Amino acid sequence: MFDQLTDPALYTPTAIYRNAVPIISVRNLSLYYGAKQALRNVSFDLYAGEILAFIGPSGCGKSTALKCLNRMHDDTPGVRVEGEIIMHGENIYSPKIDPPVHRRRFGWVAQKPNPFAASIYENVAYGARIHGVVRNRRDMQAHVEACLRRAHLWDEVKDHLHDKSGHDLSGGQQQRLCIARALSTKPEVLLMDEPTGSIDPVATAKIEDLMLELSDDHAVVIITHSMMQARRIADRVAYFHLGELRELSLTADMFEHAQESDARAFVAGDFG
Ligand SMILES: Nc1ncnc2c1ncn2[C@@H]1O[C@H](COP(=O)(O)OP(=O)(O)OP(=O)(O)O)[C@@H](O)[C@H]1O
Repeated sequence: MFDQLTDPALYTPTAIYRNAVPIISVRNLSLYYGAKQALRNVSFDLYAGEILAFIGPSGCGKSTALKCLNRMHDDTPGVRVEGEIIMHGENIYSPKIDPPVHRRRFGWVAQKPNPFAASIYENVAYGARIHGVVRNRRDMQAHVEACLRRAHLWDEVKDHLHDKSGHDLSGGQQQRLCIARALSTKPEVLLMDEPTGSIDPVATAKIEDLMLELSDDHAVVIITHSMMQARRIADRVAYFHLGELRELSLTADMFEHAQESDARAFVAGDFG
């Protein structure tokens, strides 16, 4: 569908070895907030089973790029998007795409855990119910349990599914509940915007383990300000700078010999 990109950095050995077809292909994506251009000709592929980390200095466009994938900007006034995002052979901005159906392919995890003010059970069941993923009550119970087990939270909450609110949990537990909630609609892709940015190191380690497990059957895109975290969990790393995707490399390549000078300086900690 596309001309091959000329920049080999976007076709890393990971992809070549897997001989895989990307789940998502982003091509020449530009985004404007009114007159302000926040993304400039961004192109990359996302593959099943990988963790792709977005890194870069504050304000370089990481969140903007992440939100494009599930069309989270649709309701932001003054936003204009150019370029293409192809998922399953279809441009996600085509009129044929139903935005709510498209969004269901994604699970979203925010920096600050944001469970609903509802029971633990309802936090997980709600999305599955409104999207028709599970229809009857018995199946829902099994589904809620499976999502909580997958998020490594079941043992800690199984006796309080209905009498504790999501807000009664610790920060790390709340974030795992939000991951269970994100899983409840059976997404293909998990989008995580600094998911460990507001929790302690022990809780962070649990969530990192979880992300690695979840990448077995989801593509995961994570924004992180922690270079250590990107090194620990990412398969590939995308370096953004002033709205441009300057380099996309295998994680070891990015940290050991980034090609682009700003990327090299950033991962070395020369600026932030
Ligand atoms: N809703 C908005 N309206 C106007 N400008 C915005 C909006 N959201 C983001 N921006 C601007 O777009 C640019 C990119 O922002 P974005 O949040 O994508 O960066 P980021 O790399 O995720 O930053 P951070 O690491 O600080 O979260 C910034 O200059 C930001 O001020």
